[in-house]
Amino acid sequence: MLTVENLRIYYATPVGHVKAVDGVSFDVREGEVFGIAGESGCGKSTLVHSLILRKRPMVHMGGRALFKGRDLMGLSEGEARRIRYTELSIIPQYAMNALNPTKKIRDIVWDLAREHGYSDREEVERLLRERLAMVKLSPSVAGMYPVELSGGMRQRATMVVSTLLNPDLLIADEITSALDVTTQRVVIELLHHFMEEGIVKSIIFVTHDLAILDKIADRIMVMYAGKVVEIGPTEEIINNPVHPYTRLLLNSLPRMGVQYRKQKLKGIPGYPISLLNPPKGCRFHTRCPRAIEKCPDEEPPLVRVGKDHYAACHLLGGEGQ
Ligand SMILES: Nc1ncnc2c1ncn2[C@@H]1O[C@H](COP(=O)(O)OP(=O)(O)OP(=O)(O)O)[C@@H](O)[C@H]1O
Repeated sequence: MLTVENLRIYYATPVGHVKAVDGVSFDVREGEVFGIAGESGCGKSTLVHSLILRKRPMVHMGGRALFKGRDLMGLSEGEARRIRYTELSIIPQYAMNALNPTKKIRDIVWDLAREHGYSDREEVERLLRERLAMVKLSPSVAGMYPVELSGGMRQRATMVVSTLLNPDLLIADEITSALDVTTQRVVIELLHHFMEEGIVKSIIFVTHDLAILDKIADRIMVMYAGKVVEIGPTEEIINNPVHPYTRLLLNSLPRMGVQYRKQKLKGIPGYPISLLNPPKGCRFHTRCPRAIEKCPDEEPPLVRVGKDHYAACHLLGGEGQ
């Protein structure tokens, strides 16, 4: 579905390039929920937004993102607009406030459908009613302005808009972060429902919270400072993490399965590094409790550590993927 190869996305600033995504490779398979995790500032949002639209100061410095055979990095703005919502769609980080406040939900949806070639308003109304029911919103929501809806209702309305035209790949960027646990569960169930109904074929779910990915993702990629540190099946990442950063990230979680509940919670030592001048070698070495001599000098390659499970750490040895 999506193959990202050595992607580098920087921000051009007056004091230099912020290396937000720096040589990231992964693939998203058809039928899976692919989780991306990491602390705030590690480049998760930059990565997923660069797939949809790159606006200055965001700069594509290298690498490819092949989606259904086309390189997303090479699309013109018009081409990108054409596949947005129909093939590739995003539920943005601030989904509750993403809808145009001056338009009723039905007009937002109609504008979107018309832009993508629909001409029968009745058909679009029918589709909207069907989708509102799916996310448990009353048909009367169609005639309301976003401000008339509660935060949770607005979020569900945004989910309807993002998935209305059955995109193959749906990106959900930190959509559960501001929600209470019950609402988080509803959102996760809805995403599963979208997959089961064939409305979307695959999902990229971005969050800083590994506990949520444990519930929703088939595979997880953990990022640190613009790099991939570990990637593998959810089971493996949660129960058998091998990278020191992934282990610390799991240890810092308040809500996890039994195996973590007995452990004392620990924060990750130190602070995230600056991506303007990231350190040489392994980017995590400045905070890593297990760093060895070569960590500050050599960048560790991503090596296979199990079935479909890879990590980038000198402690693991290996020759690369
Ligand atoms: N417009 C910008 N100009 C310069 N630097 C930016 C810009 N937007 C983001 N960055 C920097 O890029 C890096 C990655 O940010 P990004 O938002 O992608 O991280 P994130 O992991 O999604 O974090 P969060 O969950 O807090 O959004 C950070 O160092 C951030 O400060």
